[in-house]
Amino acid sequence: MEFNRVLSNQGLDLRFDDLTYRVNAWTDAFKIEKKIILQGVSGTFNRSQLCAIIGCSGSGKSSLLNALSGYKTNGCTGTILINNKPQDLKFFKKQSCYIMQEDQLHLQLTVIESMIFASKLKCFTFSLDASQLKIIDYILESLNLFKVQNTITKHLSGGERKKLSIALELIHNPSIMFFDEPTSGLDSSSANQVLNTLKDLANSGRTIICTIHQATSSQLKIFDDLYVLTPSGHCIYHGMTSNLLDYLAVQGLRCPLYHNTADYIIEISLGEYGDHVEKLVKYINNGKSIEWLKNTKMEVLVKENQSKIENTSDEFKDKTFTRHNYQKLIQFIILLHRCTVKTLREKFVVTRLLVHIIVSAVYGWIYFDVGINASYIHDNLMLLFFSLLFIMYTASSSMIINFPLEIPILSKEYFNQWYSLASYYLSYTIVDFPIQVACTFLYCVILYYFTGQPLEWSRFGMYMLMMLMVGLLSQTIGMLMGTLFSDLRFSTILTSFLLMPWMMFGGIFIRISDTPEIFRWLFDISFMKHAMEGIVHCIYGWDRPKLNCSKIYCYNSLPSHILKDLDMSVNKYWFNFLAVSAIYLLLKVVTYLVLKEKLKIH
Ligand SMILES: Nc1ncnc2c1ncn2[C@@H]1O[C@H](COP(=O)(O)OP(=O)(O)OP(=O)(O)O)[C@@H](O)[C@H]1O
Repeated sequence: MEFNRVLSNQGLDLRFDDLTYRVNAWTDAFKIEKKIILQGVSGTFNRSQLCAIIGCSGSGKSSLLNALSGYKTNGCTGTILINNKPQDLKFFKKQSCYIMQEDQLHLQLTVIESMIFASKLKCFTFSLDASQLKIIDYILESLNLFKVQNTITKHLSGGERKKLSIALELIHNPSIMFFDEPTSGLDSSSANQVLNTLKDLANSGRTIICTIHQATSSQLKIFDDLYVLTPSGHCIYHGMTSNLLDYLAVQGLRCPLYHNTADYIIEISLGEYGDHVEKLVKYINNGKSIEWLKNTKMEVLVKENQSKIENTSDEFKDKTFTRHNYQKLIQFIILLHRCTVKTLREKFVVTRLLVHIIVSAVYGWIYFDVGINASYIHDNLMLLFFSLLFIMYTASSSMIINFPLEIPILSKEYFNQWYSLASYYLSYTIVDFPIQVACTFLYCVILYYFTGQPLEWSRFGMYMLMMLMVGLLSQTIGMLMGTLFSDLRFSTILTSFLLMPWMMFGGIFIRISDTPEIFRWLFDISFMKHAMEGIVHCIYGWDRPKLNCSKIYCYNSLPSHILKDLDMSVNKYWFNFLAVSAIYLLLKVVTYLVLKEKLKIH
C-alpha cells in the first residue's frame, strides 16, 4: 500500500491551547450542573504524523476529537489553530474528515457503487471521467478493497467496512483525518491492517488523529505521536511514542519488563502506581510544554514543520468555495438516484405493498358491498374512517422505523460536507412518493370496488387524492418524530400520543355541534376532520342518488340526510383538501428545520 503518488497531501498542523469542554449533566440531586470533561488541555498534532489520543474509558478522548474536528462545538472554549491561524470551521470541514466509531455506510450498495456515488456527489457530476474513475480504482487498490468492489457493503468484514469508510473520504483528498476508535470491534489482524493503512495515509503527508481505547505494544509503535488523557480530563503526556519511556523514566517511573507501554501509562493515569498524575500534568504543563523535548528528535520535527507552515499557510484560502444552486441540483439528482437504488433493494417496499393489498382485501371481504346499502351507513362510515387510520399508521410507522436509521449516515456525510441538507431532504421525500402512491392506490382500488362505493371515476379520484395526502402528511409526522427521537420506543409511543387527539376531533366519534364550543376550533386544525369530511363528500356528496335500502324504511337512504347528520351538509371538498395540504407543507418545513437543528447541535 502506498498513497504517495496520486493521493499525496500537504497535511495541516493543528494546535490547541487551553481547550476546555463542559457539558450539562444531571446530578444525584436531580439538578443540572456543568461537568468539565476536558480541563484546559493543550497540544499540537503535526502533518505527516499518525497521532493517537489514549486514555482510560471516559477520560474524554472522543470529546477531544469532537472538539478538534468541530463535530461538537457547544461547551468548548480555548483556541484551535490550523497552520498557526484560528480555525475557521466552515473552511476547515472542507479540508478534513471525521470517521466515526460505527461505520455509517449504505449497506445496500456495493463497494464500487458507494465510491462512485460519493465521487459524483463530491465532484458535482453525473458521470465520472476516466481520471476520476482511475482515482477510485487507485484508492480501492491501495486499501486492498479492489477484490471486493462488487460486494454488497453489508457482506463486508469489519476491517473492510472501516477501510471503505476511509476510502469514501479519501475521494476529496482531505488534509487532516479524524478517526474515533478505528480499531474497535476488530480482531488484532484487522486492527493492524487498519492501523497500517492510517500510517500510510500519514506518510503521504496528511495529519491523522485518532482515539485508541486499547493498543498492543506492537500497535503502539505504529503511532508517531501520543496524547495521553487522565480520567479527570488532563494531559499527562504529549509527544513522540518513542520518547514515552524516557519521559516517564525522568519522573522515576519505569515500565515493568514485558508490560504493554500503552497499558502502563493508562494505569499511571488511573493512579495504580501512586499519585503521579498531578506531577506529570504539571511537568508537561497540561500538554503545553515541549521544554522537556529539547535535544530530542521531536524538537527537530517541530522546527521542520514550522518552516512548512510558513510556506503554505495561505494557500488553503484558495480552496474555499460555496455550493451554487446548480451544484445543489446535481447533488439532489445523484442523491435521488442513490436513494432509489437503496430503496429498490430493500424487502421493506414489497412488505409495505403486500400489507396494503392484504388489509384492503380482508376489509373488502368483511365489508362486501356495504357502500350501496342504506342500512349499513354506519358500517360504511366506520370502514372509511378506519381506512384513513390504516393509511395514517402505515405511512407514519414506515418513516418512524426507517428515518432514524438514516440519521447517523446523514450526520456523517453532512458533517463531512458531501452535500447540502436541502438536496438530501428533497431526494428522500421524493423517493418515497411513488411507493406511497402505489400503496395508497392498491389499497383504495381494492377497498373501493369490493365494498360497493359509487363507481364513478371522479369520486374515486378525489377519494384516492385525499387518502394520498393523508398518507404523505402522516409520513412527515413519522419523519419528524424519527428526527426528534432516535429511540424507536419514544418515537412510536409519542406518535400515537400525537395522533390520538386528531382522531378524536375527526368528525366521526363526536359531532361538531355536540362538542363544547371551547373545543370546536380543534376540528378546524384537525387534518383527520378535514380528510374525513372530504372523503364523506366523495362518497355521499355531489348529488348522489338515493341509496338502496334492504329494510322497510331507511332514514339514511338520502345521502343529504347522512351529510346533515354528520354536520357536513356543506360540500367543502377542495377546501378540506387544501387544509390537509397546508398542514402537510407546514409539517414538511418544521421537519426540515428540526433536522437542520439536530445536525447543528451535533
Ligand atoms: N453530553 C454529555 N453529558 C454528560 N456527560 C457526558 C456527555 N458527553 C460526554 N460525557 C462524559 O464525559 C466523559 C468523557 O466522554 P468521552 O466519550 O469523551 O470519553 P472516552 O474517553 O472517549 O470514552 P470511551 O473510551 O469509553 O469511548 C464520560 O464520562 C462521559 O460520560
